[in-house]
Amino acid sequence: MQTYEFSAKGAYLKRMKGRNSVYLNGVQVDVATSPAFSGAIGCIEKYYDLQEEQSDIHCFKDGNQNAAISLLVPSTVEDLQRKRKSYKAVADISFGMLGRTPDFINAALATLYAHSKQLGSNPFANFSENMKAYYNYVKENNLFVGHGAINPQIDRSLPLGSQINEYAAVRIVSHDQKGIVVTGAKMIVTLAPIADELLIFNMPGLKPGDEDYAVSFALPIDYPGVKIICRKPMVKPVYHHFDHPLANAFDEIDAYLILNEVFIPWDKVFVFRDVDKSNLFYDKTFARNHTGHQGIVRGLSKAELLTGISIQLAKMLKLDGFINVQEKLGELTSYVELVKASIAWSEADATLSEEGVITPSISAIQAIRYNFPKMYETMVKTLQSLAAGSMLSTPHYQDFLNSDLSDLASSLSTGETDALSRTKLLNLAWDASGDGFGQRQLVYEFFHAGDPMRIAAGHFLNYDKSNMINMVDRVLLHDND
Ligand SMILES: Cc1cc2nc3c(=O)[nH]c(=O)nc-3n(C[C@H](O)[C@H](O)[C@H](O)COP(=O)(O)OP(=O)(O)OC[C@H]3O[C@@H](n4cnc5c(N)ncnc54)[C@H](O)[C@@H]3O)c2cc1C
Repeated sequence: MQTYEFSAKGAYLKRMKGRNSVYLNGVQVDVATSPAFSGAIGCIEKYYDLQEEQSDIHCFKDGNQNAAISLLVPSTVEDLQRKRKSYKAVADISFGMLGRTPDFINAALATLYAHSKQLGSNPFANFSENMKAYYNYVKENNLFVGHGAINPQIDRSLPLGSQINEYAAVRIVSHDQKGIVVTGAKMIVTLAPIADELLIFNMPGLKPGDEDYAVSFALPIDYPGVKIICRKPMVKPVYHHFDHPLANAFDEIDAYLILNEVFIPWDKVFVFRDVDKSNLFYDKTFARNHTGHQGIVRGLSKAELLTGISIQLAKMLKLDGFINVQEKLGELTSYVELVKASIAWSEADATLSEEGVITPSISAIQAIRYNFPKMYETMVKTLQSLAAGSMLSTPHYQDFLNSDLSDLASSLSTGETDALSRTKLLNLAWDASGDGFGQRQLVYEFFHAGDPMRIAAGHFLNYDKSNMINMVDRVLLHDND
């Protein structure tokens, strides 16, 4: 097994070099040098920098060694709060625009490690021990693990076991004493082009008959047979940062994953042909709770940025004295507080698992996850309503350098805000709310945690409704004492 030094930035960059599984715009690319990845790579470098510069916040002591705090197995609410502090600082690097930073899957790995007993064993492998060893491997080498859980939308009306397209999911095609061979695809693996490894698993919902698909394993990005095909990048290298302040810095590239007869050694396998184990992988180990905790903290950064942009726009355009605009802005600031309250409640209402892991409340997490996309959409709409036509008539950076257009400087100034600053803020508004980057972010907020319809239905089904039902019964009985 290859080992890396704990640190950080330099080691991470080295690992990105010479990768041969990533395709962008039809060609194989070197992610370390392609401009499409430089913004996201820069953010991951900053993630590692934080561990060196503020190790008290971003690391915990594992024996004498520092390890990423996101990998801490939390046993108290204070541990959750410690982790939250780090999640927030990591999210602030990209203002919440990068959703799948290393702390996301690390949060899952910590709880998978602690609850690995549930994974069991078979004659070929001890899956529980595999998960523990994998956690230690990621911890000691300070790796960046992405994930692929969702299968491609090929035919959602059929169970996996009845799919005809062999890429409708990841399927076990054979196995022997050394390991398993898998073929198939995963629909979307965000940041995979610049991750070290991927954790491949399924969300719950597999049925008897889906055994060939009931698999989970760790996948180093460059294993033979792996292809990572990037979506078209939002990065616009021909534009100055001035024109696209978000897209050029924070495009969290998404990708499609294809596996062709990829060999996975047994020690990297966590679930093998076992529908029950596949179905318990994400929920019964509380991975959903811990990734959800990281996710809602990350959402807070984004809510703060979008609210801040609207406030600044209203101020600059002298709209903030109007009561209707104040109401709109108050709606956004109240959303920020609701997100904070949900995070705090998910921690305060945490429960201890049988293995002694403190587990943030899934009711609190799913409640805000269901509502956050709608709040975020309102943030986008508010921003669009304030900047309206202005953000669609901003000149290019170079226009300000052309002496023929010297009148731009006076015509676009508000008096208090000069033309360059005004245009810069409007460009930020457009990047956040309108352009491809902003629209991708909106779709991300709606779907990254699963279809909102399922989140709400699951909330209703799993919620402890006894008190409410009891109240209704009491009213009907006139028994109000
Ligand atoms: C930008 C972005 C980044 C993402 N990054 C990652 C990542 O890194 N790794 C990862 O694993 N996943 C990632 N996801 C995937 C995400 O988790 C899924 O998109 C999400 O869980 C929704 O699942 P789905 O796309 O399969 O939708 P589906 O469940 O297929 O739903 C699509 C539509 O079909 C309807 N539908 C489907 N089945 C039924 C049914 N049985 N009954 C009724 N209606 C149905 C739904 O209501 C919905 O309208 C990402 C998603 C986005 C948008």
